[in-house]
Amino acid sequence: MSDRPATPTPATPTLDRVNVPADLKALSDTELKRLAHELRQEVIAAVSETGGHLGAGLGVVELTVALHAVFDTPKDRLIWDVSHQCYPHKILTGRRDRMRTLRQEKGLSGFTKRSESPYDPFGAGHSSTSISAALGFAVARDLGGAPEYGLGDAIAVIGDGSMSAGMAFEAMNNAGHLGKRLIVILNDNEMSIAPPTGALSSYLTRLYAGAPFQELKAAAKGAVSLLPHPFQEGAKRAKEMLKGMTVGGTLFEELGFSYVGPVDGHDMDQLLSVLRTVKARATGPILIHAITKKGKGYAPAESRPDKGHATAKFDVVTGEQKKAKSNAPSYTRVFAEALIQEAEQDDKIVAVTAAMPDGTGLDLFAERFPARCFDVGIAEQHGVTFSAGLAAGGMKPFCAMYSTFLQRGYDQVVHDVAIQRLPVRFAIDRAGLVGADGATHAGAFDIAFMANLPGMVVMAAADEAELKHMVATAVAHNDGPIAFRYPRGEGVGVQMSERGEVLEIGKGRIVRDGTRVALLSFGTRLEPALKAAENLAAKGISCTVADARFAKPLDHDLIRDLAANHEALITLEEGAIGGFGSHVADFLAEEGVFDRGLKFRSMTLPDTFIDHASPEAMYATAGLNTSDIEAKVLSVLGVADIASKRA
Ligand SMILES: Cc1ncc(C[n+]2csc(CCOP(=O)(O)OP(=O)(O)O)c2C)c(N)n1
Ligand SMILES: CC(=O)[C@@H](O)[C@H](O)COP(=O)(O)O
Ligand SMILES: [Mg+2]
Repeated sequence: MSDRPATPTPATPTLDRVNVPADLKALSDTELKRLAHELRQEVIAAVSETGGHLGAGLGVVELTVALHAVFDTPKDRLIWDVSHQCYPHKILTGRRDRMRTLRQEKGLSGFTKRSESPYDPFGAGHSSTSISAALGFAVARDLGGAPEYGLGDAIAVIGDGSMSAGMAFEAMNNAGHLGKRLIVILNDNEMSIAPPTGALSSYLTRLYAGAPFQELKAAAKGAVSLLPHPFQEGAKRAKEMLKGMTVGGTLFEELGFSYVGPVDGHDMDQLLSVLRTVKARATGPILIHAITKKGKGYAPAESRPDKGHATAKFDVVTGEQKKAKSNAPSYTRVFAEALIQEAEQDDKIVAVTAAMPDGTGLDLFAERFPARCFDVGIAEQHGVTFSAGLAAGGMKPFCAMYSTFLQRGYDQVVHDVAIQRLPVRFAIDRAGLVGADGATHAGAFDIAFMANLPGMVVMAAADEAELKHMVATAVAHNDGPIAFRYPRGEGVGVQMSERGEVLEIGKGRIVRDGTRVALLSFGTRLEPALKAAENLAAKGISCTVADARFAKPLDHDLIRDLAANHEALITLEEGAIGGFGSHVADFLAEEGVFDRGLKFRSMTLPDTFIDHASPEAMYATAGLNTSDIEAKVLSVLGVADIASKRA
């Protein structure tokens, strides 16, 4: 589109004239600039009401407008890496009116989601998948896949943090070899969630900080004549600009990509010109290196890009976040403080995070022990094997990862840690349902995938005091790998001991004595189990409540005892089917207890992916609340709930 003059004083905001990306085709370049300005304000206003990922989206406002203005989505497949930066994209793709439902039950997802919109060709939440997916689209297109893929382009937008992951390089290696037309936009804001670490980050900085690369002369050569008339002005500008850019010998070119950049990712003229030229001329894989600023255009997010990465609801004027008052320390903080306390006594303790220093609390550990804390970048696979190496080398590594991200390092857990019986300590944060981030981030599977490994010790903390004990236990356990899981958010507010106690491996504890039903909880469901037992006592049903502490090894004596002395046994866990309850069921079956008539039930997460909602709503969907436990007890006993029937 030519840069024809915009309507002098727009009667309506430009954003109001855009419902879907096709509407951008009617706008002049000047109007697109105005649109970007309004879009930024709209993102800020919406996120101030919902909370969510703010900084990344603000950094790609111009890029989003330019991409949708130049390309033809949804025919062209635009794939956002992680997709936490997709809010401006959602606004431009028919979802503006639902932005205030973002990350809430039945509302818009905070990420791209195929089921939500045809403009989201690929869902995400975890990082570094976009180039692989885009390459898949490109190959499907060229092989005549489904007709809707037609002749469209495949465009991946990936951040500098996400580019550090092995998977991004696996994809580039494959793409460079296949040579298909594929567009990768490297959105380089020199930030991950925390400031990025690693040699790649330094390399990218050198690329635009005047390192002596060959000047690009060829990229725009001939492009003008190839373009249709209305595009020629823009292409001429691109040619002029491209003259000053660097090219030749970049890592990307060595991998078979054409490299275009660096481009100022907030300069609409540059972006439009480059994208138009690339659209017209690209033949093989091409990487456009766009330099942006995280939080761009909103001072509170720009000045603290780490804090502005994700935010609670906030006051737009002051930037102040509206957080609920906390009643107890977060599990993350308890873990970090307990580990620091242990590390003060034991200089072999080291800690590893994969780009989540704040999220795992290891920022606190790093402040205290900078030389003993390693942020390996978004590289969970490496993080796990690096920890295995540290353990083999005589250190006591704590590999702190969110449950959901540890999934990516699973082969390394099996092959490098478990088979070699190396004493890596896995601190598994965000285990269980996580609320607004939804299914991509739920820590649903770690009990199952850790407890099935021979020699792995698996613990779950029922409260923050237990977590402190489990940190101490993990320090003391040097015979093989050990894992402990704990949830997102605050503890339950229990009294904490001054120091963590070393727990006996494979031993649980009775928390409440009863006679008729045994509730055997692994981890966070202990509190609702105790409440359920209290309520059931009022109905004349006496329950024992036990905290298993260990899913592996199981406390056989405890389980035998509970089975022998109760009419029914119910296991509870915040994890998918195949975890703790399955191990208990297996054991009981082998013991022949079912043949003797024990009534057994296992309460787990259901066999579905649970969408984003408040944690309470997610527990209700999962059927793991106090009332669900009560109902399960009544049903297993075949007792009608007179009270709820009356209601
Ligand atoms: C596999 C995986 N590990 C960790 C994360 C957590 N995470 C989400 S966004 C992010 C930073 C991404 O940085 P970058 O790609 O540069 O995007 P930016 O936020 O700077 O726009 C991280 C570490 C994740 N989503 N996926
Ligand atoms: C997009 C992403 O993966 C992270 O930003 C994640 O949302 C952080 O989750 P927490 O808020 O639980 O740290
Ligand atoms: Mg970044």
